[in-house]
Amino acid sequence: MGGDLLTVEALAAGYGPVPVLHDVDLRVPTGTIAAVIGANGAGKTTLLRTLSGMLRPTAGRILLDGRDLRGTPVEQLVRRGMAHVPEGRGVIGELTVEENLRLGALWRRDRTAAGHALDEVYQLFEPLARRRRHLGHQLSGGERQMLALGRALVGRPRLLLLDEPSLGLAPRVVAQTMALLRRLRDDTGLTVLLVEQNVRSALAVADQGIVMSLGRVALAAPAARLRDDADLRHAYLGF
Ligand SMILES: Nc1ncnc2c1ncn2[C@@H]1O[C@H](COP(=O)(O)OP(=O)(O)OP(=O)(O)O)[C@@H](O)[C@H]1O
Repeated sequence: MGGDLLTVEALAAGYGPVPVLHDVDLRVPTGTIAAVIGANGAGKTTLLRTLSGMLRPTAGRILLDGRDLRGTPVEQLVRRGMAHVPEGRGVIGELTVEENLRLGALWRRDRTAAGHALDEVYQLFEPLARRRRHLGHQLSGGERQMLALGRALVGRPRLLLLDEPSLGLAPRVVAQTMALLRRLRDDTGLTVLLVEQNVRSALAVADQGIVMSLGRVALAAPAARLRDDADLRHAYLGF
């Protein structure tokens, strides 16, 4: 514990010649949840893609545990503890629940530990345990969300990058997902960067709120301040 697991300094990135992120600075302390919020097109998804190595920064630095990630291959990022659950979730419909989960542990050399991690995920997500032989496309939206999250967790990440986990889910399932994140933070010291449209749910679970606007960080503040200060909320979040 202690210190920042993730540090981002003056980060810039975009798609080909189109710049999207400008001069992004942020810090996420170990064992905390940071909610990244902001309007459509603010650059939240692009930020996660850049952090997980899918997009190459055009400027700036990303540090994990104080170590610069520049030039680190994506599979090495996973070994160093980073897991990205993208928007749309990427569950493979033609594979079973169990096969999807095993994909998340493929890179682990220690097969026994990988098996334990799989058991843990089944304990965490009871419906997946009951449907382990079902195909991905047979699952409900909530179950697919669990599977995507479960697949990231079998790799025992230290930093979880989560893009819109509540998209298309019933409020009850959203609440369960947020409660799970809180539990993983408290029990295992997991650090989470959570991109959410559902600002209230995100701020309810987060320690820090990072408001993005037009590819920049407009405000980074304790989530409690964003929750409780009506003026701040009005100025930055419009409600
Ligand atoms: N694959 C892409 N190619 C080119 N431009 C893109 C691509 N993906 C996103 N963009 C552009 O980058 C900008 C930021 O998009 P991004 O998806 O990161 O925003 P966001 O804050 O996640 O919004 P949303 O909540 O709508 O997903 C937008 O102007 C978008 O049009």
